[in-house]
Amino acid sequence: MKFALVGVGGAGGRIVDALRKVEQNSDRAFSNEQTLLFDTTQSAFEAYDHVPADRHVLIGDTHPDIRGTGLDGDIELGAEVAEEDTDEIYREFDKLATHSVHATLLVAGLGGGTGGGVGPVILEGLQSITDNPVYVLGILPADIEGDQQAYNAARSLQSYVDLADNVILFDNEEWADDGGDLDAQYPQLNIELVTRIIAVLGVGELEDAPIAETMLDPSDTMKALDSGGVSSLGYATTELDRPDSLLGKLLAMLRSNDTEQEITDAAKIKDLIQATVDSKLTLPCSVDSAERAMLSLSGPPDVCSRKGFETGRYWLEKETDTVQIWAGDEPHDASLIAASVLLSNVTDVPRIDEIQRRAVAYKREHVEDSDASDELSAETVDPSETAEQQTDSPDDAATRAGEPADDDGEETPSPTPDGDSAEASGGGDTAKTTADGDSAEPSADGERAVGSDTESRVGTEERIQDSE
Ligand SMILES: Nc1nc2c(ncn2[C@@H]2O[C@H](COP(=O)(O)OP(=O)(O)OP(=O)(O)O)[C@@H](O)[C@H]2O)c(=O)[nH]1
Repeated sequence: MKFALVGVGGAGGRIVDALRKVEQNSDRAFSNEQTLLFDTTQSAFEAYDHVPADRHVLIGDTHPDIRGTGLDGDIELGAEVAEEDTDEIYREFDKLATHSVHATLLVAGLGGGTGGGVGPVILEGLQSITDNPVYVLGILPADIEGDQQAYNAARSLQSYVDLADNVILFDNEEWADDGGDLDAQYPQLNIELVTRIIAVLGVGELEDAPIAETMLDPSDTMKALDSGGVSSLGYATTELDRPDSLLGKLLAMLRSNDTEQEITDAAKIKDLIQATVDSKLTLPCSVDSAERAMLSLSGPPDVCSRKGFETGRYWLEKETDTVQIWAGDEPHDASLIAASVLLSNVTDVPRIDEIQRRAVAYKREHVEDSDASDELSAETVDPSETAEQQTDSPDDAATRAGEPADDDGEETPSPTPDGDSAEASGGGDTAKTTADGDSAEPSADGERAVGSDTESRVGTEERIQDSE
């Protein structure tokens, strides 16, 4: 599947740059060179070697409180400057040939002022310019970063889930070493993340790959992601002990017809598939809370045992407790076999609960006692709402992230790209979810309606209020 990549803030820029670096050095065309990086910090762009300068967009540079120096975690200010610079943001979207890709992936650190505040406004804009899905890759802050980052993450996650077609999460707390300097660990964390993203979302994009026995195509990935909500990725590899010489390879191929060898290969593949879920996921979660899953196996065809693949797939079906699994193989000549899993719309995620608890504590201590308490109290849903109240007409405000209340106090559904509250997407057989997580209609292939509990999963602000 091919993606336009849109990075927002420092994390977004670094991760998109890392994705492009891997893409440029591999035979997987993942982005079709469709990239844009938005930031409020001028100096951030200097670090990017793999996204050309004409795709670097500085916003908020005329704002007296920013002037290219970043937001220092202020998501309200982030939403405000993004709203002020909306025209420029839309002009920059013209550089993205969204028709040449299947979907857009917006990448951002949810704890940052730019990633958490500017990001949802950009996401809403992207949804309005393309009929293809727009997914988010969001980074959750580590605990040592502090309560403000948790608060930002809880608030922006709500907006992202409401507006995106799916939000894939990566948890810095799970992946960073305790006690180490977090900034110094980013390059390594980003390699881990990018490897998983390319393995899962880039499936089917290998150039000159042999024909797969069961091919996954972009519509399969879209169906798996079409549940909405938040998702997690798993990945595992096993090195192949293979001879390099042609004769050695021939002998290995002959051996693969041997019954004993077949049993060993099958067991190896099944174990590998199990390891994708049993090892560290990008977002720790209960696997059986996933609504949908996608499995892919990639490696030399002579060692990717069909029997092992089918047994592994069956195991995953039982483990996730869902029959909505798309699975396929990707044969290619490599020195390892890799298995990857997408767990879509996971609902049991202790880490999100933890971040929400910290957000409640932070709000009590800092937000409600601050000068901005009137603005930020009961009606506050997300950062962009603050800016709407200052700059928008009521009609515009009704379409902003976080869903401001109607006159009657009820929430309105999230708009789909054409402004309707819900419709079947351009892919033909996927169903858009509304802001409250209900599916507009079942997908055309007869699968059940999706996303019914999205709001209860990440209804952050509501939860913040309930907890109080
Ligand atoms: N995994 C990973 N996480 C990062 C990286 N950079 C930042 N983060 C995370 O993202 C959060 C936001 O950091 P930035 O993206 O630098 O912040 P920003 O969105 O630019 O916002 P401001 O600095 O407030 O303008 C941090 O709190 C970290 O949790 C990165 O390169 N990799």
